[in-house]
Amino acid sequence: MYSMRFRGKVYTYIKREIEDGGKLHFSLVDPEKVLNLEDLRKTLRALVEAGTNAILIGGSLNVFNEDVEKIVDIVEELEVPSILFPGSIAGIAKNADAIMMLSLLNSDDVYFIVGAQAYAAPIIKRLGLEVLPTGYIVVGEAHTSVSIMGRARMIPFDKPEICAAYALAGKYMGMRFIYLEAGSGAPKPVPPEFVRVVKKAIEDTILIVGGGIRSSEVALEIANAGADIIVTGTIIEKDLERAIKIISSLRRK
Ligand SMILES: CC(C)=CCC/C(C)=C/CC/C(C)=C/CC/C(C)=C/COP(=O)(O)OP(=O)(O)O
Ligand SMILES: O=P(O)(O)OC[C@@H](O)CO
Ligand SMILES: [Mg+2]
Repeated sequence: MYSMRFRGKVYTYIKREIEDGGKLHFSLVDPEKVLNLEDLRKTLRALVEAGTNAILIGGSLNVFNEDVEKIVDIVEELEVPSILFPGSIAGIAKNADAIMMLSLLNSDDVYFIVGAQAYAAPIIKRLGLEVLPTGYIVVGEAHTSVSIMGRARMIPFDKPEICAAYALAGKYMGMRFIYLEAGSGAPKPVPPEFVRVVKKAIEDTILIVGGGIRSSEVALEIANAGADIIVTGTIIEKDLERAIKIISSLRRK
């Protein structure tokens, strides 16, 4: 079954929420970590009830299209869009509302900048998925799955101006989102001051920040510094109550 509620409308939905002055929250589901679909259904219901704005589905390893499709089916029962967050073309599923077209701007390997995208593009067209063009920048010092798999030339936290230059380049190349990624499970999230410098450069281009965010205080600081969207993944797997608190604190903004 194809979800038609959000397809073609995800960008408009996100933009409208941001223009209404909201800070958005996206919940990341890593298919590799999903052991039981019934438990996932309960978890996702709780996150949507708390006010999460979208479900991202993706992981850097051990992802298979059919597993992603099953997760999308569950999201379809809920009042939020499903957005693919692909680590490779195996992260594409036909029933999702949209796909984050990631280009890892600071990768050393052209494959992650435009190679994987060339493999994916004709499939995305055939499936009619809405595309969210995203400049993906991996920052900090942590060796995480994404930094290793994506061959990222990491931008350290004390060099935000370099990141701002990459982000602005992404904006000028037509990307509608810039995603600052500290890496899933990173020991330190992107510092608020780093976020501020990047947001100042890209102005109204939508800024997503994720990786290592585990408390409402940190999430709020990052949002106040200029992130439009906060992503959390690991904390949902480890402590659902804490994840819900993060969402509620952003909802009150
Ligand atoms: C557009 C298409 C089809 C592919 C894009 C290909 C690119 C540019 C990928 C970027 C590099 C990469 C490996 C991204 C992974 C992003 C991701 C899904 C991260 C989530 O990480 P986890 O898998 O949760 O990490 P852990 O395994 O450490 O929890
Ligand atoms: O799992 P966490 O650390 O919340 O990171 C989320 C996301 O930014 C990873 O791509
Ligand atoms: Mg993860």
